[in-house]
Amino acid sequence: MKGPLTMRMPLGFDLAGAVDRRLWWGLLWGALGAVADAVPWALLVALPLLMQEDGGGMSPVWLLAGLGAAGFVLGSGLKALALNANFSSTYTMVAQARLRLADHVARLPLGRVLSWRDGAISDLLSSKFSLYQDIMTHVWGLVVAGLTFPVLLWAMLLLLDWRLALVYLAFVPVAMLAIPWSYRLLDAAAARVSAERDLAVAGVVEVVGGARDLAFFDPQDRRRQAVHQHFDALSRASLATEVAPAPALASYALVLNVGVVAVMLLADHWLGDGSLAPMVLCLALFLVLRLNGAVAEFGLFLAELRFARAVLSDIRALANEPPLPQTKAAVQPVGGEIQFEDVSFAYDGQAVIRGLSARLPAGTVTALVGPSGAGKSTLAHLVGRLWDVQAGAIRIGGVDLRQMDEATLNRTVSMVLQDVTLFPMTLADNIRLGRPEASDDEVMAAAEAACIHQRIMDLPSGYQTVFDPEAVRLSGGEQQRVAIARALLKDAPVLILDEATASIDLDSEALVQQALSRLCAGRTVLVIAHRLWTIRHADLILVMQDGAVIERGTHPELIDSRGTYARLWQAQQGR
Ligand SMILES: Nc1ncnc2c1ncn2[C@@H]1O[C@H](COP(=O)(O)OP(=O)(O)OP(=O)(O)O)[C@@H](O)[C@H]1O
Repeated sequence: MKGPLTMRMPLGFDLAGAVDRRLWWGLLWGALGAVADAVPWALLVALPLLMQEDGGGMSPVWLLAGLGAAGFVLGSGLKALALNANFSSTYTMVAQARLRLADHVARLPLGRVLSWRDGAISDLLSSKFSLYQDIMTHVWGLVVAGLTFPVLLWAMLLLLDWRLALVYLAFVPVAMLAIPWSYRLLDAAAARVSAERDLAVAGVVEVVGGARDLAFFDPQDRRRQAVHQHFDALSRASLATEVAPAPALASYALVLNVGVVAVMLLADHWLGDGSLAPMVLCLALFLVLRLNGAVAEFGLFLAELRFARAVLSDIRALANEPPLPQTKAAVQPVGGEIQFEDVSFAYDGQAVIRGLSARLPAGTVTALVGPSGAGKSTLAHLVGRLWDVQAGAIRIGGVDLRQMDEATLNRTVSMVLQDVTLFPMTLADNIRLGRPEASDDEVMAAAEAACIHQRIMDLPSGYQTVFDPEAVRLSGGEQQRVAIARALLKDAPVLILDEATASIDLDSEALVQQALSRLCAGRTVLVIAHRLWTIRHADLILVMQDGAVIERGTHPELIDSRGTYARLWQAQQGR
C-alpha cells in the first residue's frame, strides 16, 4: 500500500487492492441459481396457456413437475458453485485487505502507532476484521442473488398484467428509502459501540498487564470495576445498535405490505370491470405475495450490510492515516555525525521541541538531561524517525533523515530503550533480530560482550530457549543485557539509549554499565540520562528545558558555570 487508501468502494473491496475474479463468477452463478429458482414460477404463469392447448402429449402438470424438479437440481448446483466462488474470493480479498492494512500500519510514524490505546490496533485487525469478513463472505453473495429472484418474479408479473406490476413497483423505491435511513440510525449507535469497545479492550489490557501493581495499590478493585462498567456500557450500546434501525426496517416492511394491499384492491376493481381474468388474478396474487417476500428478504440482506459499514468506517480511519513519507532516491550517510538544525516539533499543536540546534560529532557520547517533560525522549525519538520534524532538519552523516530509506535508517540507528521487548522466539533469534544472517558464534560473542552469555548458558536450553515471560524468568537487568547484545550485533554507527530508571540490583547494574560501555565504544551515542553520575564522562551534555537547550558543555564546564546542571548535580549528590 503506497499511500493512504483513499479510493473508496462502499463495501471496502478496494482495501484488498484488486478484486478477485472469482467474485464475478460467484455473482454470475448466484444470479443463474436465482433464475433456476424462478423456473417453477415461470411454469406456473405459463400453466393456463399450456392447459388451453390441445393435450395428446404429456399432461401440463407433469411437465411442470418435471421442469420444476430439473430447475431445482440445476439451481442447487449453481448455488453450490456460487457459494464456493463467493467464499473463496471474499475470504481471499478480506485476507489481502488485512495484510495490506498491517503493512500500512508498519509504515505509519511509529510514534503514532504507539499513541493508540493499548490493544486498539490488534482488536481492529483481528476481531473487527473478522466481523467484517463474516459479513462479506456470508451476506454479499446473498444480496446479489437475492436481487435477481425478485426481478424475475416482477418480470413475470409484468407479462401477466403490466398494471399490477407497475402498482407494486411504485411502492418499492418508497420502501427502499428506509435502507439509508436505517444506516443513519445505526451510524451514531455504531460509533458508541466502537468507542466503548476500545475502552473495554484497553481496560482489560491494562488490568491484566498491571495486575501486580493493582493488587497492591487498588485493593478496592476500582480499575476492575471501571472495566466492568465499560463492558456494561458496551453491551448496552450493542443492544442499542440492534434496536436503533428498527423503525426504519419496520417502515420498509409496512410500505411493501401496503403495496400488496394496493395491488389486491386494484385487482379486485379490474376484475369487476372485466379487464382482468379470474385465472390471471389468482396467478398474479400468488406472484405478488412471493415477490413481496423476496423483496422483504432482500432489504434485510441490505440492512445486514450496515454492520459491515460500521466496522468499515473504523478500518478506513486507520487506512487513511498518513504514512511517513518515503524517499525515492535514498542517499547514504557518511560517518555517524548527528546534526540538529533548528528542529521544532509539536504533538497535536502542542510545541515540545522549539528551534533546537546541536552538533554531535561522530563517535562521541552526548547526554540529554533535564526535568521530566523537557522533551528528551521526543528528541531521541525524532532521531529514530518515530516522527518527522515539523520544522528544521535532523541529519545523520550529512543526510536529512527524510532522504534516507527505511533500510538505511534501520542499518544506521539502534535504539535501546527502558522497556525492552523480547519476542516469543529463541534467545539466539532475539539477539540476531537486527542482523538475521549473524552466525551462532557472532550471537554468542555479542552476548558475551553484553555480559549475558553465562546467564543464557545456565538456562536448560541455552540459546535455544524460547522466550516466554511466564516460563523464562529473566530479570529487568538481564533482559536489558539481551537488548544490548542485540544492538551490539546489529552494529549501527548511531545509538539512542534511554538509561534505565527502574532500580535493578547492584550486581546487575554493574553488568549493564559494563555492557553499555562496550556498546557505546566507537559510536555516536545520544543517551537520555536520569542519574547524572552515569554520564559525567560524556563528551557533551545538553541540558533541556521546555523543548530547548538551555546549557551545553562537559560535566566540569557545567559544574563551573553553576547553572541548572550544577543544581541538579548537587541535588542528586545529596540523595
Ligand atoms: N505521544 C505523545 N502525544 C502527545 N504528547 C506527548 C506524547 N509524548 C510525549 N508527550 C508530551 O510531550 C512533552 C515532552 O515529553 P517527553 O517524553 O519528550 O519528555 P521527557 O523530557 O523525555 O520526560 P521524561 O524524563 O519524564 O521521560 C510532555 O509534555 C509529554 O506529555
